[in-house]
Amino acid sequence: MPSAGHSAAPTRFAYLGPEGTFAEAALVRLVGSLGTTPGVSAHPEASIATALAAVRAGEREAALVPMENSVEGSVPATMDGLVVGDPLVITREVFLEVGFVLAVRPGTTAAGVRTVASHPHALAQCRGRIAELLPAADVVPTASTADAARRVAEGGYDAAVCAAIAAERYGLDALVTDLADHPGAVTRFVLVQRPGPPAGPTGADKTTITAVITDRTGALLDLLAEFAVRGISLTRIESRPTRERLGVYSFSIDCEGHVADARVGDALAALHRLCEEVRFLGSYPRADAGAGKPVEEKVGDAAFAGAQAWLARVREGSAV
Ligand SMILES: O=C(O)C(=O)Cc1ccccc1
Repeated sequence: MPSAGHSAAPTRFAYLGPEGTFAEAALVRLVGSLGTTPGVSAHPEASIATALAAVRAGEREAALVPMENSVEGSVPATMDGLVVGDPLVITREVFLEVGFVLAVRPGTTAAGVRTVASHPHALAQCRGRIAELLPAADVVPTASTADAARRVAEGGYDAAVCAAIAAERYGLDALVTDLADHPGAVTRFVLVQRPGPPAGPTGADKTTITAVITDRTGALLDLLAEFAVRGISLTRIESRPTRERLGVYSFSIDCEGHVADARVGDALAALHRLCEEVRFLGSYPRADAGAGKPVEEKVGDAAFAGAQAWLARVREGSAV
């Protein structure tokens, strides 16, 4: 029997743990949107790297990990974790508003806080407020916000920057609420799975790739032109170091559309010709405000099919 591939909703999820992370909240939202699936289980992992490894090893079907934030940008552990190692593909995206509290053991006052711990993205989003409230405190990165809360509860650090729900989960008090420097930040999480037959297009999809281009004049312009001439909008583009040498970059790109759409398939094939290396990282339903934007008629599948049919007639001599 052919595999249902990514059309079937996964049931065994890994997420960046421990309990109380934003990743867990995003997973709850995702599972809710997939419908009540019997037998769903969620497994906290110590880091983004171990969550991805659990999927690569086949221990879990899917992992939900943070990809980027509206204030702080991309999450390097996820970006790099998707590019290095056995292939993985994104099958869903989830957006979650994130708000932070400063969580302490009951009875601790601001004067008693010498160390503040959290995930680097959470610390970065609260940098100004932490400096203002706790100018002398040491700031310590941890694997996740809830990991910091757990360590505070265990006595390892004095304060954690985490979700209100994590403070509650680990028996901590919120010394300060609304800690973020820029309220209203949104984090985008992605669900990753091992490659398989992709779910079909929904009409409002995104595709993620990475492309390595050589150091030559106009190389990036050539890459971008392949999207532009086919009417494909990019929703994210950033460069990541390849770790090879300065001057060779990997571009991480999200574009509108699905690999099964003619214009997107064509553009990816063109990039394969043009770039040193292209890695397909998945086509999946988009969950942001851009969903529902109509595709221009001249770059729709029917226009591509019509053009191919015309070319076939030219080649067989029945049309010019
Ligand atoms: O550590 C967490 O709770 C995460 O899910 C990662 C994260 C950290 C900071 C903002 C958004 C997500």
